[in-house]
Amino acid sequence: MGAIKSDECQCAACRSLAMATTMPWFGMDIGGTLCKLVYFEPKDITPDEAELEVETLRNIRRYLTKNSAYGKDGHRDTHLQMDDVVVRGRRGSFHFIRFPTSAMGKFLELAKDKGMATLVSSVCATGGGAYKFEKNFREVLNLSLHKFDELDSLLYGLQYVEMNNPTECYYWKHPTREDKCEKVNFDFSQPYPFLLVNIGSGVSILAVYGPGVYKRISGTSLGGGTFLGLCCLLTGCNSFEEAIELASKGDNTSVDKLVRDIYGGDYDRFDLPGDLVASSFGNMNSKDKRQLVSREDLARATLVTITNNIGSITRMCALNEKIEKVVFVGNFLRVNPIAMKLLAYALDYWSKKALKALFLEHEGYFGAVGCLLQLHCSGSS
Ligand SMILES: Nc1ncnc2c1ncn2[C@@H]1O[C@H](COP(=O)(O)OP(=O)(O)OP(=O)(O)O)[C@@H](O)[C@H]1O
Ligand SMILES: CC(C)(CO)[C@@H](O)C(=O)NCCC(=O)O
Repeated sequence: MGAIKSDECQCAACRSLAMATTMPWFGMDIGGTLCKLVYFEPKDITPDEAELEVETLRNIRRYLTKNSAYGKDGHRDTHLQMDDVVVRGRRGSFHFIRFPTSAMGKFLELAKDKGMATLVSSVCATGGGAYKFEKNFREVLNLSLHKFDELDSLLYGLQYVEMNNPTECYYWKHPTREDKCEKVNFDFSQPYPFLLVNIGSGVSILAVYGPGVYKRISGTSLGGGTFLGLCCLLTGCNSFEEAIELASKGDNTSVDKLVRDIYGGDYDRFDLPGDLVASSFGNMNSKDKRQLVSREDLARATLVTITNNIGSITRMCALNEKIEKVVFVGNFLRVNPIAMKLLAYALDYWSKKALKALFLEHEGYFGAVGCLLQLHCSGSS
């Protein structure tokens, strides 16, 4: 992808400008469900800098990079770590950390204990929480927030990560064949135009025409938050991981009403096969059928319902915009190959192979990366 150079200038002027931008460098994307934190760890610290580095900064660096869990709620996705990246002339690593947005209070207290407030006076933030929690950052940490738009940041981060990681973009080959299905690397160097479908708590659909040139063409409130919320209600599960685990062992076909439940077979005239879902959850009006379904089946049916609905809206958007490449991102896709394969299959099937479903390894972190990269840009408020 164009626009963002992976090897930014390392000249003395750029380096000193970078050093003047007080470390630590963070980008935060505070969403409706999850808060994503990207931390840039400089790996090119000179002996002079090391001597000048304040102890609090060194301690924060060690705390973040030596642990992969922070308290009960914080996790570092170590498998996503990006090494040897260059930001504002400094070489280092990106670390990817997430915690539930509901734990923001605890996060602020932890950051206070670690002495964050003594190091910097502002932090880059995006997502709705950058607005919602601005007052809390000021009151607890005495920090102001450099706020950036979440969709600008998403695209900016996506461009940068894609350019710096040759294996970022992939698609699913043979998504319905358990024995043959595989992830295949996709060359995304000529990306435009593409549709970007961000599946977070809710879903935003963007049509992207060039670097930073895009419009938000659609959205739906039936997103990852809906899947998790309904799953908790229907199965009594308590986490996303548990919901996915249940869904992976379930079968939606007794919960949903299929075309064959209505026609006794295929609806040939309009090419609707008997095993197609005609009505999601359509069998659950029957008391007898309700007694036959398991928690696993209900979780699977919820996942299939939400995913197929997103696939269907996406297909209509792609058709309207005459765009063939569709990139799916957002944490709904985390540890969720079932949804990815369903989306891949649905786009393939309903578009008669005209559309291509693409996925990215750093699925939910682009907003936070984009936000970190925009530090000292004029776009903040
Ligand atoms: N550990 C987790 N805890 C909660 N939800 C998770 C987890 N892992 C994945 N998810 C899924 O990811 C979704 C949140 O995705 P994401 O972080 O991209 O969105 P968000 O920024 O919180 O939401 P929005 O952009 O709509 O404000 C959840 O609704 C859920 O479906
Ligand atoms: C409100 C946002 C943009 C917050 O990230 C997201 O949750 C979303 O796009 N929701 C769907 C809203 C709609 O119905 O278009």
